[in-house]
Amino acid sequence: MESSLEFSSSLGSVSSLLSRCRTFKVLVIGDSGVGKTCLTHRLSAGQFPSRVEATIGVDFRERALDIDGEKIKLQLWDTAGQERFRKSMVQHYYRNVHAVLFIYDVTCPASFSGLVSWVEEWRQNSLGQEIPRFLVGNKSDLRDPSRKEQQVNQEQALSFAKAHGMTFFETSAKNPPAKRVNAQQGNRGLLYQQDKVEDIVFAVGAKLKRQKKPLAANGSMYNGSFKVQNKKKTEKELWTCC
Ligand SMILES: Nc1nc2c(ncn2[C@@H]2O[C@H](COP(=O)(O)OP(=O)(O)OP(=O)(O)O)[C@@H](O)[C@H]2O)c(=O)[nH]1
Repeated sequence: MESSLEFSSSLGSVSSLLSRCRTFKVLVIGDSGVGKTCLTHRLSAGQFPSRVEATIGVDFRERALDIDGEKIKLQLWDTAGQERFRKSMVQHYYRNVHAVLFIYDVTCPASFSGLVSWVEEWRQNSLGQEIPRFLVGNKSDLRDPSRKEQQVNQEQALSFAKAHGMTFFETSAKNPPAKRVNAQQGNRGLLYQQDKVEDIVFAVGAKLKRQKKPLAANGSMYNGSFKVQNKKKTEKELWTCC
C-alpha cells in the first residue's frame, strides 16, 4: 500500500501535469515602424508602451490564455523590421514557428506593398509547413476618410489575406476599439472593420489550440534573449507551466 507521502507526491505530480500548458511560438513580422513592438505589448499586456525603440534582433512577450478550458501560452516573437538588425537572425525566427502575424501600417501603403517580400521570406524559411497566418493592419486610429489615397484600402487587404490563406484583422495598438466596429468609409459606402485586440489574441489561440501537437521547439527563452539549442527537445519538454 502507498504511504501517505507517496500518495500526496503522486497527487502533486498529477496536479502539476494538469496545470501545464502548451506554449506556441508566434512570429510577428513586417516593415520597420508598422508597430510590431507596440502591438505585441498590447496583445500581451493590454498596454501601449510609453516609449519604443527600433527592435534589434528579437524581443519576447508572452500571453497566457484559457481557450475552452485549456490553458495555452502564446510566445510572441517581436522581430526587427530593419534588415541590418535581423539579417543574422532570420533562420532562428522561423525555427519551429507555430503561427505568423504579418503586420502593416494602414496609413503607409509602402508597408502593405512590402508584405510581398515578407510572405516570400516566410515561404523560403517555413519548409513547406502549413501554419496559421494572420494579416493585421495596424494604426487604424490614424485612418482619415479625407486622405483615402494615402491609406491602405481594406478591400485590397482582405483580398490579399484571402489569396495567401490568412485571417484578416485591422486594429490599433494605440487606441483599439472596445468592440468590433463595422463602419462606412467614403461616399461609395464601403464597409470597413476595426477589430478588438482581444479578438486577434483569441483567434490566434483558438487556431493553435486545434493543433494537437506543438511542433518540436529548439529555441528557449531566457530573460528577453534566447539560446539556440543544438539538440532536439522531446515533446514532453515542450510542456511548460502557465
Ligand atoms: N497612432 C499610432 N501609432 C502607433 C501605433 N502602433 C505603433 N505606433 C507608433 O509607431 C512607431 C513605431 O512603432 P514600433 O512598435 O516601434 O514599430 P516596429 O514595427 O516594432 O518597428 P521596428 O522595431 O523598427 O521593426 C512608434 O512611434 C509608435 O508609437 C498605433 O496603433 N497607432
